[in-house]
Amino acid sequence: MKPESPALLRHYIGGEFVASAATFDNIAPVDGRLLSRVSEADRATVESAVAAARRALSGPWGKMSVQQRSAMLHKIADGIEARFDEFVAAEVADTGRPVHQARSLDIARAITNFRTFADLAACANSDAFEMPTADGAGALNYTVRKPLGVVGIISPWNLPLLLLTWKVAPALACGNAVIAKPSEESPTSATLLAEVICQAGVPAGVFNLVHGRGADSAGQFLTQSAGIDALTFTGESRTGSTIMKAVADGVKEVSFELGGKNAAVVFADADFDAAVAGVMRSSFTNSGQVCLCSERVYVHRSIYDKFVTAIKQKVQALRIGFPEEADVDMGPLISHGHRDKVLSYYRLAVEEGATVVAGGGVPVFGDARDEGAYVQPTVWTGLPDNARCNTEEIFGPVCHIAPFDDEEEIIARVNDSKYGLACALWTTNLSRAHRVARRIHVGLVWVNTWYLRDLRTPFGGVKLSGLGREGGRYSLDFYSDVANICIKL
Ligand SMILES: NC(=O)c1ccc[n+]([C@@H]2O[C@H](COP(=O)([O-])OP(=O)(O)OC[C@H]3O[C@@H](n4cnc5c(N)ncnc54)[C@H](O)[C@@H]3O)[C@@H](O)[C@H]2O)c1
Ligand SMILES: O=C/C=C/C=C(\O)C(=O)O
Repeated sequence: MKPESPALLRHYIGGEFVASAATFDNIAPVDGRLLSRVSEADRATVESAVAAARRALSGPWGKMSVQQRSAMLHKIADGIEARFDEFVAAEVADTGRPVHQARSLDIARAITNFRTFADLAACANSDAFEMPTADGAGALNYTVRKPLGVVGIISPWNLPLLLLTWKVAPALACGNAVIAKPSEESPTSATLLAEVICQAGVPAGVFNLVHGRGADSAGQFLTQSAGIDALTFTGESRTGSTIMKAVADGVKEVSFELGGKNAAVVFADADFDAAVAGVMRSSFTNSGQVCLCSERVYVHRSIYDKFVTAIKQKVQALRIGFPEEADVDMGPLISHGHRDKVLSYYRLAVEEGATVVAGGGVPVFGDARDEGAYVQPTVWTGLPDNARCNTEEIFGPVCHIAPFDDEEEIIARVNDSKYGLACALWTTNLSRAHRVARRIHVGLVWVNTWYLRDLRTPFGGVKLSGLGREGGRYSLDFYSDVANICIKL
């Protein structure tokens, strides 16, 4: 029996699913098997998607009210709900994450993203300012929101559908037409999304999907297209820098969600058990492949030894398994290539003088997972703050735990980073919580929790962690051109 040939994932352009002659393999990180072949867009294919988006703006989509667009977004959310299990299976196949995470986080948030921005856009108000004039008649100013136009969206592999829809939903809610380029590591859920959008009756060309890699491939071609009006990107800081150069000549609007080297700080007055559980979540969720993860953990000296012992026990008890296992805590990394990067830091840490408290290598299962991209969850101590493992983003299931003595010291140490995305503080002292939180130079601070998300709040980082904010009205502001109209009365 000839083995079934792997599926071919296609682009979605101008309302049609189209293939490219060039393809790349989509490999399962759980066991290294070939999942599908994926069409790789060349420059002409990307430009055809940009042209389709431009045409869509002068079609029925451009004439729709925000209420009609809002209804379309709810239909998309309905479509994802109707195919929920397919989306879960797609995300799990591409990334190896636990099924329970894909269900409770990734796919659930994609639905919420569409519904949130459907409602926010429909309820968005505009500004009005009455002003006096010399003749006494006065003047009225009011603002109107207009779509930016054609928006390029480039998204990463770590939370594939969550992060793709975090951009697509507000962009469509604001009346734009988009070209989305998902990561080459996670093409499947984006392809399903295109099917749902097509079935929801969104006019052809409003949403376009092109597959490919970054440099010298679809990602780069999209950033270099003269036909886009704005570019929103989530990924590594150095990629963001490259993209900024690519769009600079055209002075395109950009929104960047980039890398991080986030800290968790546990004060002596923290709820100890809550802090241990919280750091386990913030350092090991999604195998540490979340931009918000705490790779730097600082614990007050008075509870340091007790805390390290507690984390060591929890890390050694983490269940690394197949995605379908109900009680699995951790899956593989996204790819063998990324695993090589993380393992290079595992080796570097030892060279830099770290004590390996837990993990530090590759688990041996004696089954198909040995062909996957698994690593051991790892804990280090003993490194100086300026060690490369304490300054560079590793993006794996690893953290370094260091002691500190006082507030001023720890605020300075946490802020001494080229990144500035997120920080988690653990303290039961309310004054300390407010006092320290506002002095940490990041975009997002959580106190006695981590990754608790209200989608109306601003999300983004400072320094190398990003440019701009998305979330709530911040997304509406980025994905719209706001014009002021002044009427002489
Ligand atoms: N701040 C945030 O909200 C946030 C969220 C998720 C991930 N991230 C960051 O993303 C990184 C992990 O994701 P990744 O490995 O996919 O990042 P990446 O930068 O390698 O790739 C991200 C996307 O950019 C594309 N790309 C790569 N090079 C490009 C180029 N030269 N021109 C155009 N497109 C290009 C890729 O194909 C992919 O679709 C980590 O650094 C993580 O911190 C940040
Ligand atoms: O890996 C980074 C996670 C980003 C999460 C969000 O952008 C979000 O929750 O909206």
